Amino acid sequence: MAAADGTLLHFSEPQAAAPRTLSKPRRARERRQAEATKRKYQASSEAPPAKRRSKTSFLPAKKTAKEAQRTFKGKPQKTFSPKKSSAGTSDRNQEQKPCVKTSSLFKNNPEIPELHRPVVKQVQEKVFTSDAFHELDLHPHLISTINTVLKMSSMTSIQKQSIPVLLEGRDALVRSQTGSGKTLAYCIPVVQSLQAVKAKIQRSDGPYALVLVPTRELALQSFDTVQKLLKPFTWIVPGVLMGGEKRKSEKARLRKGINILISTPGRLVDHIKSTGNLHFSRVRWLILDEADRILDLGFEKDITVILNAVNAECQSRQTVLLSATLTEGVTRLAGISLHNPVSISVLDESHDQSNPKGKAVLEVSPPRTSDELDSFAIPESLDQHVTLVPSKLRLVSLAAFILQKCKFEKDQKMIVFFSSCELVEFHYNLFLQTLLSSSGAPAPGQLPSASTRLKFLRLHGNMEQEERTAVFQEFSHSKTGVLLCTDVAARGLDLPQVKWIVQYNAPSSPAEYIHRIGRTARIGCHGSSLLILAPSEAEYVNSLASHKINVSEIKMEDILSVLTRDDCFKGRRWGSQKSRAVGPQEIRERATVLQTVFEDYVHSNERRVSGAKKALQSFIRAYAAYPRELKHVFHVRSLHLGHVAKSFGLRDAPRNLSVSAVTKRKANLKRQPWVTLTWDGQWAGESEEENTEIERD
Ligand SMILES: Nc1ncnc2c1ncn2[C@@H]1O[C@H](COP(=O)(O)OP(=O)(O)OP(=O)(O)O)[C@@H](O)[C@H]1O
Repeated sequence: MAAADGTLLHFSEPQAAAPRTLSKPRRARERRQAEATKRKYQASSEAPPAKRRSKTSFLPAKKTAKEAQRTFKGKPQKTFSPKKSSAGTSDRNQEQKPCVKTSSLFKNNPEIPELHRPVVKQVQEKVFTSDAFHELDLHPHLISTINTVLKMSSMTSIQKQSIPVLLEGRDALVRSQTGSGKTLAYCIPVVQSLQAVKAKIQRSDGPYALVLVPTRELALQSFDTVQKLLKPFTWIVPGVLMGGEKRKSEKARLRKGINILISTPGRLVDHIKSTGNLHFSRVRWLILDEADRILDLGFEKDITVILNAVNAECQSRQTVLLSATLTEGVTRLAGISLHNPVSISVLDESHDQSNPKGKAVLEVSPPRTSDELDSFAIPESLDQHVTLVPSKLRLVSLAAFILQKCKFEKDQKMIVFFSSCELVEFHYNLFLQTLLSSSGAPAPGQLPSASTRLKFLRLHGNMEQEERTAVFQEFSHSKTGVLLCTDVAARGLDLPQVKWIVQYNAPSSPAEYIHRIGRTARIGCHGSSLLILAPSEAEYVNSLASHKINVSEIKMEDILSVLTRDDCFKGRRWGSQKSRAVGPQEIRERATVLQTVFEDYVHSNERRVSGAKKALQSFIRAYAAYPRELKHVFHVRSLHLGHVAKSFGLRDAPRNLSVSAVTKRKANLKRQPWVTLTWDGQWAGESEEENTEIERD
């Protein structure tokens, strides 16, 4: 189909339905749903086609499409029918085929609403105190290890409050902002108390302390800290158990004895069930780091097994729960028993008028108001941003933002969060093949002169453990790089010098938002975050504000404008007119060139097309799984599949895309399909159930 301006529109607006055989009631239901959807589109901001009423809006330009016929090299391209594009040909043949024109990125987009975000006062905490570790009653060797090995002298606020209380033997709920030093707040008391045990601890005694963390990388990180603190106390043996490692060697280490045992819940359950020699009779400490995550539905079964096993052998122990987003509700949910627990948190004077010096607050429960419990502290040095981007422009906007920060600015380290492993894989391969430079001739769809400064890494739960660990170490030690990841990297990881956090898919709860952005601006450093939302999702900003989270807007045009600094995206017309002023028209054209690069890559062979479809499917599945309280913002029926497909480099909306998301029902924990959707120009399918949650990693 040809547009008025000559662009070939392979990618479709709602199309004629493919023939289907349906039962009468199903047909009637679909008709009702189709009508409802139509009404919704008419009312929603995804309604086609409306221009943005912004001063700097990109005006529709007739010549844009012609420019889009060129590759990034500026050479004219022939076109071919997409029907011939892939079936039955080898990768090499496909890669030699000419490219198809890109349909207009800037037409038929929903209007971008003005963002009237309420300005709220964020909860803030004071990170550091002027008090030194040697003021605490700790073993002198422990103090000198903290000073010389960890190179720390003064305590953070949460450490100052927690360490003495934990040394008194109290159960505790410890809550303070991300990157404020909670790991040492529990590690120091554990080491201090165990080194003082009178009949010296023997390795063969087995665990005295059990530390549970939600991910393998966090297990490694916590193990590393404990190991450093134990340097002077060589008779106490730390150990880590985590999925992906060889069970046999873990069993052998358990047999020899581990005194401070750090583990992910799943792996510990494995060993409880299969390793005969794992005993908990000497356990004195049970620590749940990222406790709200560990006690939520995803880990519930495992935690029950662990608690039963520990309770069966040891009657009294000290339990400590820690998280930046800890609420007392989690303890009720999980049925974990705490004995007269103390709540430890750090609040700034702006939040608590009765506490003018911003001192930490110690409370014996019941603690704060529900409003306060719903609002989590955010590091003061963290600048949070949001940008509203129509679906079709999401991919080029993300790429432009990465280029802006990591190619044109020095020493930038960035983490980009996606909602599924498939999405990470897809974007990782795409960016690696298109945005990175290569020596020699560029591959089809590859930019010839992209900077070597760019480095992409990826981390998600479907990777082999060896590679996961290698990536974690590499990104940890690197000064630059872009880490594409799932929420597997959202909690607890302390990755130094990360400057930017990008959330390409919005998180499913304010707590996850806090943890994701908390990978930057740690321990007083400066950092920034960007949340990318579709126009129909603008309401999410209010949802964040209701949790006292403040974001400021960056305009999409400002993100895309970086492309004018990059000659890789030059159209032919602009190439010969160097002195020409940069305007919205040039930005549009360059964005179109970049989108063409992506589409050429995706359509260069059948395998890549199917990878893109798989990623799209996974995106929709994750979208369908937002919790009930966010359904008014993220509803799968407000997605325009054709537009979303474009952000996967697909020229056409896949027909009859069927998405089955899974849910765990609270009552019986059985996973059941809850929504099956098909797209025939409009969404049709089963209606959803409540309380849905998807396995994200
Ligand atoms: N007293 C201190 N002085 C200087 N640096 C510290 C101190 N305590 C901890 N740190 C450093 O601060 C960083 C963040 O600490 P940590 O990872 O324990 O934070 P956290 O509160 O657990 O964060 P999250 O909530 O994200 O898990 C680490 O690099 C740690 O080494």
